[in-house]
Amino acid sequence: MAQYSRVSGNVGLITLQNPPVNALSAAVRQGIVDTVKRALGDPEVKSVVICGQNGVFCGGADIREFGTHMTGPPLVPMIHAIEMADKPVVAAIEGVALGGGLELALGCHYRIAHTKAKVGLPEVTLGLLPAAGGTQRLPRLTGLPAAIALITTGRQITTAEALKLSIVDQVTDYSAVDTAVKFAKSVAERSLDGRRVSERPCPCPPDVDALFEAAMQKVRQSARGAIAPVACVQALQAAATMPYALGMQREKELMATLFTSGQARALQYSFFAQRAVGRWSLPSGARWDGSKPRPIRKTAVIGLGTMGRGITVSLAQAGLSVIAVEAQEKPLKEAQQAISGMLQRGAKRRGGAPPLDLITYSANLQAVADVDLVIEAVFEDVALKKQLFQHLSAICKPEAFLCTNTSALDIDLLASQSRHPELVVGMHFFAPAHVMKLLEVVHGSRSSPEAVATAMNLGKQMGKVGVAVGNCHGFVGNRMLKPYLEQGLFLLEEGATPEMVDGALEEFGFAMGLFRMSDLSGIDVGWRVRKGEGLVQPGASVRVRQGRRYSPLGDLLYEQGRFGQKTGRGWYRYDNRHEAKPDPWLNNFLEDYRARHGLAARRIECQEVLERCLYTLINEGFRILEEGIAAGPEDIDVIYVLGYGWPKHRGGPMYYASMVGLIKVLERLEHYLRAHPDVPSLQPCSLLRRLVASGSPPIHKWRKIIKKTQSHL
Ligand SMILES: CC/C=C/CC(=O)SCCNC(=O)CCNC(=O)[C@H](O)C(C)(C)COP(=O)(O)OP(=O)(O)OC[C@H]1O[C@@H](n2cnc3c(N)ncnc32)[C@H](O)[C@@H]1OP(=O)(O)O
Repeated sequence: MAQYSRVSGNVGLITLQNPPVNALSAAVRQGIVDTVKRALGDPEVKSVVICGQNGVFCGGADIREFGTHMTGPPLVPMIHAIEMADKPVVAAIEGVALGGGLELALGCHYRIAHTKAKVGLPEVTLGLLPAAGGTQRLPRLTGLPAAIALITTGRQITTAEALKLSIVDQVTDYSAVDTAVKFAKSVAERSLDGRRVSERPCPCPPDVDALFEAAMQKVRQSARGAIAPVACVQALQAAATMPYALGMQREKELMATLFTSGQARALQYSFFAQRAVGRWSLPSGARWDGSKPRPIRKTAVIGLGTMGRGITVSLAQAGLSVIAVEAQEKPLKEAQQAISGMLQRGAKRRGGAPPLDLITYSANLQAVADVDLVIEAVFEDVALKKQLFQHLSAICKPEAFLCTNTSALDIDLLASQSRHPELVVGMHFFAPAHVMKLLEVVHGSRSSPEAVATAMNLGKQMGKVGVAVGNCHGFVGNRMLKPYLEQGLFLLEEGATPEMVDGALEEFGFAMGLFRMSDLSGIDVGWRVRKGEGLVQPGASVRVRQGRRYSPLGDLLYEQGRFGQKTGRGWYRYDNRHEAKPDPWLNNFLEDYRARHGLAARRIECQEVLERCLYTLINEGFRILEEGIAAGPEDIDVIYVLGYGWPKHRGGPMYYASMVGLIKVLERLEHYLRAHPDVPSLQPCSLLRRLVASGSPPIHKWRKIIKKTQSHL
């Protein structure tokens, strides 16, 4: 809806009304068309202001309408009519003006924004492009380089930046609506010449071809296989080379392809999934809406290695005070320097002062005595962590939450070391912890709903997307990674090379294939995990461990001192620290290994790499759902997209499975199981079978069947 009133004598005020973000639903679009007509037809009205209710201008098109039969007036002619009006129309931007919301504002003759508002064209993140004239009007205001950067990334910017880029005309600390009304009165009689953005020329730099070539190369590299960023560049190219009307035509054609694409559907699924995970529930029945988080003011981080440093930075950037503890003086000093540098660089990027004063450094664990919440990030060693929990339980005030950043260890075991196991939860961050958005909040069997709610809320304050998961080895993300990595090793045994496996995964859209990832995170790290599981037998290369097929290839590399990037050698060679090059040594090593074990190398197709690596990962996802470790497929998908480099435009592993077809996933798992009966991760999970038997329902209906499956267990 849009409400109309006449204010200040002769200003028509149109207020968009569609909580929470005044999205441009059919009713809102109709409301705008009707109220604009009314304002323009009213002889008493000399100028018009468009604003949104509750301090939000507009969050763009109503994403919930996509994929439905869309009715109501379309945006393009609506915005065109505003631009062609013969009375000045002013957009009063508060909160956000995003997507169609900013496009609406760009159709107005003036834009006045509040200092705290954000603007942007984030359509690309939904698999779309700004097709209500955004790709044609924005470059006419900002120039091409800035428009390319904004539209291909979807980045939201402050109004200070928007002012510099001429996207808005004025920024105010006061009410943007009041300021806009005053301004509208002052320009009521002014000519609109030069105020209609579509009538302006698109400023073109002399090297425009080179500019677009570079832009195209950049989007192809950064968004592997994603079609929307490419279409954004093409639409901007049209703005640079065609008159406005033809550019609009091109924008429309490109949008038509994107709008119905599988990638757009996957990205929109992901948008809602990232919000749905906030509505968590526990197997006990406790839920987000019945569990109150406790306010956290003082925090502590124990252990200032890479993870601890990132967590400290993230907490301080969220405005929380942190006691940062590292037992030894020298590493403490080093950490202090590193953290200060990270905060200073962050402040440079975000603006404002670095929150250095919020952190107190200490080598003494006693310093955490009065904090509200502790996050321990010490070395991943169960004995060390157990001891630390005993100390913390004795030192901290009884109501303090004790959180562990373990990536796999048993939360219940750690909780049992504390006098208050109900206040213990896992907060599993991802490296680099001040950058990565994902947070697994792990509830043990005794964690209270209040502890989960508090950790989820703290994650939100830190700008993370928290996903509540149950306690099992590796939780959700790392547990699913295990069969995926295992298949990679088996494929090497059978004839593949690291570059071939990684090539297939990167072509699929992963930023990094599994061997490059293993080199980056460290072959020694995986070795230590396997050692903890009792799988490593130094010197031995027996291919069966704990009664199942096992590949010792990673262990053998570890024994050679090939730890990955950090040692310059791993699955690849690194002559300069980051560039992975195929290593002839490794190929010889693999040939010797196969010969020693009587394994005949065969030609392996990319399809097999994808099916074996991805379907076993997905199969583990079904087990996780069946066991209630994750409450729904969205939780798993969000974890994989935000934490494990799963290509965003493929929605996440469970969504991908639903698109490929559950029956196909099941059949291929059965096919590979016949060939490798000694690999239990190929054994299709009973939930997968049950879903197939129920006719492979769409993903949003899985929860019902999961519940039924759980009640049979
Ligand atoms: C015809 C095709 C035209 C396309 C042009 C477009 O305009 S495409 C849409 C472009 N707009 C966006 O991409 C903006 C998406 N929204 C956001 O980035 C954020 O929601 C926000 C507006 C910055 C607000 O963030 P905040 O953290 O304050 O809240 P939430 O993200 O949790 O959102 C609150 C609820 O609002 C729902 N919602 C947000 N935007 C839209 C939208 N454009 N359409 C429909 N619904 C939207 C969001 O889903 C939340 O509701 P839940 O019930 O929790 O899911």
